[in-house]
Amino acid sequence: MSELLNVSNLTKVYRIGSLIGGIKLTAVENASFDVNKGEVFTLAGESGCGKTTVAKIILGFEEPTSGEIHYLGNRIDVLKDKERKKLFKHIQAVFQNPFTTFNPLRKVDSYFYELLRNFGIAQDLSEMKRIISETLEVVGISYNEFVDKYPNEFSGGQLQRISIARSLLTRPELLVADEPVSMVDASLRMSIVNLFGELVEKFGISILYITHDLMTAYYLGGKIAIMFRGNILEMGSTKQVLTEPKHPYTKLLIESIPQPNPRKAWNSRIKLSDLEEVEYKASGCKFAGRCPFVMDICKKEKPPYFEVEGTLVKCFLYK
Ligand SMILES: Nc1ncnc2c1ncn2[C@@H]1O[C@H](COP(=O)(O)OP(=O)(O)OP(=O)(O)O)[C@@H](O)[C@H]1O
Repeated sequence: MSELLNVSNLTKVYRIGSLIGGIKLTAVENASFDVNKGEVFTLAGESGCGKTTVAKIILGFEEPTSGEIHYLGNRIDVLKDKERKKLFKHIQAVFQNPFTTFNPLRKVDSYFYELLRNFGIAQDLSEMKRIISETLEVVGISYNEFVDKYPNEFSGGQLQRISIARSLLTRPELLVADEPVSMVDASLRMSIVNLFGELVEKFGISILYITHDLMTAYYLGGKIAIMFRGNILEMGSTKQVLTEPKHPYTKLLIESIPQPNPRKAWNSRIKLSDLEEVEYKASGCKFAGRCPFVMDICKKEKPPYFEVEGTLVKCFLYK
């Protein structure tokens, strides 16, 4: 499989609190991974591990502190606004809450026509309508049930399908989907996950799937990276990592699947718990304070990656 997106040594440091008494928080620390064409790559981990920060940097909403991102071999983390906009033809985002994706006072179809116009994708209105109908068909919505309606006239599940259709209008090669099913009714969740699976299989789209939910990650397959306090602790085939976890943190995560906080917005105010602060500041392994297998070296040195049965594991147990 050929490489589409390459993330290399990505680091993002935030300063939290006042300039004098505040602390520096490394939300993402030297994260490196590739997303191949026609592949699902999942970034998983509990709330606050850094997944969304990675997505924001890839989408150009945040600047990295260091590291590089390449798309089809071209560096994209340094793009200026104009070039960044062109890139959105190829990389599109699907967000957690479709009701905040669309303005409640604006008809949903206007977003579709606007996007097609902005990218000069269709010549006239009838061609736009044809493209919109075909794209809606992919997500299982008919043009007639969609046209001329405001967001609140749809259910959450329908509106998330519509927001996925919108992201497909430009025929992108990569979708960055940040917790796309966590606000959808549990009964409809799998149908949306299935839809992502179909996009990969039928259209060869790649998906960077960001989730706390290991069940849906398992279902989508592909590759997975498990994050904790900004670090990727384990990375490999999703099936293998989730059925034969190597890192003590992955094992713990599988046993105790955490819940996300649906009220947390992308720009909500940040306050760290004491435990989080200690873990972020740890100079060795960030998980050492909670690891049942902790050794002296874990508290002093950052573990490198060891390759174990094709999986990369950042843990001294595999030295
Ligand atoms: N703008 C910001 N300023 C300061 N700290 C931030 C900022 N954005 C995120 N953080 C911190 O960076 C860390 C990683 O946050 P991030 O949102 O990437 O995690 P996440 O894994 O996506 O969590 P969630 O699933 O809850 O969205 C958290 O400790 C968070 O508090």
